Amino acid sequence: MTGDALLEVENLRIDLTIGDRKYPAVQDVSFSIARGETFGLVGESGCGKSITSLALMGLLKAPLGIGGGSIRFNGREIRDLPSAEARKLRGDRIAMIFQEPMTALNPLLPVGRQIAEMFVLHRGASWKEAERQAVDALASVRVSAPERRVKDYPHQLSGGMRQRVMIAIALACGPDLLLADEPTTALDVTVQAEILDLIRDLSAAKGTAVLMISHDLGLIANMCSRVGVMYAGRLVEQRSADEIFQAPSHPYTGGLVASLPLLGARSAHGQQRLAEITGVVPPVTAFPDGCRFNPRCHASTELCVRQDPEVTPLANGGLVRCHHHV
Ligand SMILES: Nc1ncnc2c1ncn2[C@@H]1O[C@H](COP(=O)(O)OP(=O)(O)OP(=O)(O)O)[C@@H](O)[C@H]1O
Repeated sequence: MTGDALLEVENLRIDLTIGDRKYPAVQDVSFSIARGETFGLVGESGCGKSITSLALMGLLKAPLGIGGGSIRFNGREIRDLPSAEARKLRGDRIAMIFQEPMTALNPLLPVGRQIAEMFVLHRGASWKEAERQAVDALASVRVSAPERRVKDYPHQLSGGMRQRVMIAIALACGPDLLLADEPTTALDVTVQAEILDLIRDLSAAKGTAVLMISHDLGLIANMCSRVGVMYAGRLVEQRSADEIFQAPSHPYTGGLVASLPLLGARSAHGQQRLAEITGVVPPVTAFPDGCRFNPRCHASTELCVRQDPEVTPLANGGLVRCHHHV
C-alpha cells in the first residue's frame, strides 16, 4: 500500500451469525484510499457494499460483526475502537451520507440547529457562533436564502435539499474521508446530477477523500478515479475507472459494463459484445462452492465450480479474482 494511504482495509471479513453458524457476508476484502482520492465500490444489491461501509464506521450491529482483517485510518488501527472514540472519529475525521437523509436527520429540530450541533460538539463553538457557521455551511452546499432555510424543519425540504443539508453536516468539520452510500438513488435524475457535482466540487476543493458506493457503474466511473467491483461479499476486480470501462477483466465487470445503456448500444454495433448477466446475487447463507459468480458466469468451467480463484495482479496495480480473466 502507498505511504500516502488514508484508509487501508486488509482482508476484511464480516460474519452474519445465525444460531451457532457464521456466514462470511464479506470476505478477504482489501483496498486502500489515498488522501483526496475518490474510490468507488460498485456491485448489485446484496453484494456487501453497505455493510463494508458500516464496518468502516464502526456501525455494524448484530447479527453482523467483523470477523477478521484490519481497518487502518491515518496509519492507526480503528477496527475495535471503544465506542466513545469511534463516535469522535465519525463526524470529525470520517463522515457519512446515506441514500435517505430523512432517517439521519432529526425531524423535530430545524436543520440549521442540526448543522450547528456539529460545530458545538466537535469544534467547541458557542451556539451563537455555530448558528452563524450553519448559515455559511448551507450556502456552501448551494442552498439559496440560507439564513431563512436554517429555520426549516426536514419535512419542509425537498429530497434534494435534505441531501444538501446532510452534505453540509457531513463536511462541517472538514473530514478527511466522506463515505457516500447511494447518495442520489432516491432523487430525480436532474437533482442527482446536481448533488454529484456538489460532492465532486466540495471534495476537490477541500481535499476530502471519498468512498462512493453505488449499484450504478456509470455513476461510479464518472465520479471515481479507481473502482472496486464487489460480488457476493468479495472484491472481484479493482482497477482505474478508465480500465474498467475499456477492458473489464472479470466477466462480472464485463456484464456490468454491458448493461450500461450507452456502452451496451455501442457494443452492439461492431465491438465485441459482452455477455449481460442473468440471475441474481445469492443470499449470504447460500454462496456457491468454487467461484461465487460461477452459476451466473458465461465463462464458467469445471475449475470454477471446484476451486475458489485467488487474486491475480493486473497491470497498473489492478487486481482480479477469476480463473479465466482477460
Ligand atoms: N441486518 C442484517 N441481517 C441479516 N443479513 C443482512 C443484514 N444486513 C445485510 N444483510 C445481508 O448482507 C448482504 C450484504 O448486504 P449489503 O446491504 O451490504 O449489500 P449492498 O451491496 O450494499 O446492497 P444494497 O444496495 O441493497 O444495500 C446481503 O445479502 C444482505 O441480505
